Amino acid sequence: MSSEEINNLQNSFQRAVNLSGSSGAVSTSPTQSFMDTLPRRMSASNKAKALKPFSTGDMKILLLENVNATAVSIFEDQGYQVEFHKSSLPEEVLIEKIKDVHAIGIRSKTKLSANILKHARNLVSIGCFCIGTNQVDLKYATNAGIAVFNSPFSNSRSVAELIIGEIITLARQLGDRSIELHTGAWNKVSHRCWEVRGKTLGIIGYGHIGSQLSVLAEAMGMHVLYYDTVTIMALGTARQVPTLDELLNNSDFITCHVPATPETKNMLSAPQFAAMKEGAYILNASRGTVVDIPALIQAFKAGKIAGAALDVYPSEPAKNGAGVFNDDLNPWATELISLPNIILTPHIGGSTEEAQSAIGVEVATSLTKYINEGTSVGSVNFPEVSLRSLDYDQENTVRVLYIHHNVPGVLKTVNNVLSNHNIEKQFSDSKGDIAYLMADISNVDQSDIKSVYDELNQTDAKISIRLLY
Ligand SMILES: NC(=O)C1=CN([C@@H]2O[C@H](COP(=O)(O)OP(=O)(O)OC[C@H]3O[C@@H](n4cnc5c(N)ncnc54)[C@H](O)[C@@H]3O)[C@@H](O)[C@H]2O)C=CC1
Ligand SMILES: O=C(O)CCC(=O)C(=O)O
Repeated sequence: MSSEEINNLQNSFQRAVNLSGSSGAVSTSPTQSFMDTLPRRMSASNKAKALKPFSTGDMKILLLENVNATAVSIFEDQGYQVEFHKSSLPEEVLIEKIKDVHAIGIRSKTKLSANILKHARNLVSIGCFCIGTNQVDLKYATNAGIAVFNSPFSNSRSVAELIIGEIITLARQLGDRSIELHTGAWNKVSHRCWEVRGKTLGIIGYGHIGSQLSVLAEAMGMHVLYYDTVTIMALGTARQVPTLDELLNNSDFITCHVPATPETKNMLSAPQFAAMKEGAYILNASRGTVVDIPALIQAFKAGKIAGAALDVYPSEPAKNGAGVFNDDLNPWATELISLPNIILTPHIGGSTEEAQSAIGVEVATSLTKYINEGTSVGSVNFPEVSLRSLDYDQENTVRVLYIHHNVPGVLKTVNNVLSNHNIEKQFSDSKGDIAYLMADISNVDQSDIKSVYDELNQTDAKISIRLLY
């Protein structure tokens, strides 16, 4: 592209800034002047037409927390501008950077609170390159018309395999033996070391991870009980129990695989430790809020608990480095690290090459499809809406993406605007307080595009609008 063409694009981008009315806000829809800079597409029947926002080259993607290279190359192949950081960013830096980006990719450390999101003027989408989405204020994002995507199961197997490794490590006190030998101490013991065959594994949360784990544990000869708030078909000979207490009373190993919610906060605390078998083992690779760690320390010291494996903590360091896991972060850190047969890992449950690469592809593809085509399939906070592709030879067709408050009468108002053209197809769905309408309208002259945008922009229920062509 020549420098003159780049200047034209930048100028049209700047003019798009002025489309939305609110200062500093940038539309991701085409302006008339920008449309004029575009070569018309070649007509070729039976090929899907690639839809684009006003200029892919202007799309800015901020990637934090060492999101996998597969994602970087998907975004770069689209021509987006990608800014990549290995770690999360301090809040003040993030606030500055989020002002201008159209999409942000994070993992579990970056907290996208309302306080941060309120500075985002152009953000259309958030990609959580992980399973959990509790680090994002989903309510705020939804009300601001920002679609959030995650990867619901690409790292599930990695977590399940970690837990299997840890069950044996705890049963054989492998962590302690290894630390001792690293310091030169030979300590050949069998006291309170066990086989896992024939022992009972209690799984709290029988979703993607819990059910994978169930299969692996049975293959090692373990009995599996699980507790879940919904009734789920048992795999193999696993058995669902009706109460958490029944699981706690009967399990040798207890592992948590539930999301962070108000209901799961301190789900394992003093009363639950009291209900466990003597010498039970606890594993938590879900979220740090689920296990009450001071209560776990007390139960361990009282001899009730024989060991624990923790991968997640109420507060986690923002980046890698020596000395960052300390009492300033969590007041019980020193006490916890002094205890034997306690395996502590730095939130690495999903950290395998296989998982990260698959997550990179999955989330980057969802974001790209949303940015380029408006497809919200897989979003955790939006109604899932998709339209089939346009044909390559559909010259004057525009795709309208209209995110709005879920109130009566909106479709009538919007279709009144669109009905000046031929509505080729449309799909609308709602989820809670918001709704999302996609429509392909044909016979749209380039001169009509701005007026369609302006008319939709004046509708009361509008949260945000994008036009793709
Ligand atoms: N340590 C790590 O690196 C990773 C941690 N995770 C965490 O693991 C959690 C679980 O992941 P998945 O298995 O993929 O989730 P999932 O959504 O497939 O399964 C969660 C299960 O927990 C159940 N559940 C929810 N609330 C419950 C409650 N109060 N009591 C009992 N059961 C309840 C649900 O019904 C569901 O069956 C994620 O939410 C995430 O926070 C996920 C991946 C990696
Ligand atoms: O790999 C990560 O950064 C986070 C993994 C995780 O906790 C998740 O997928 O929910």
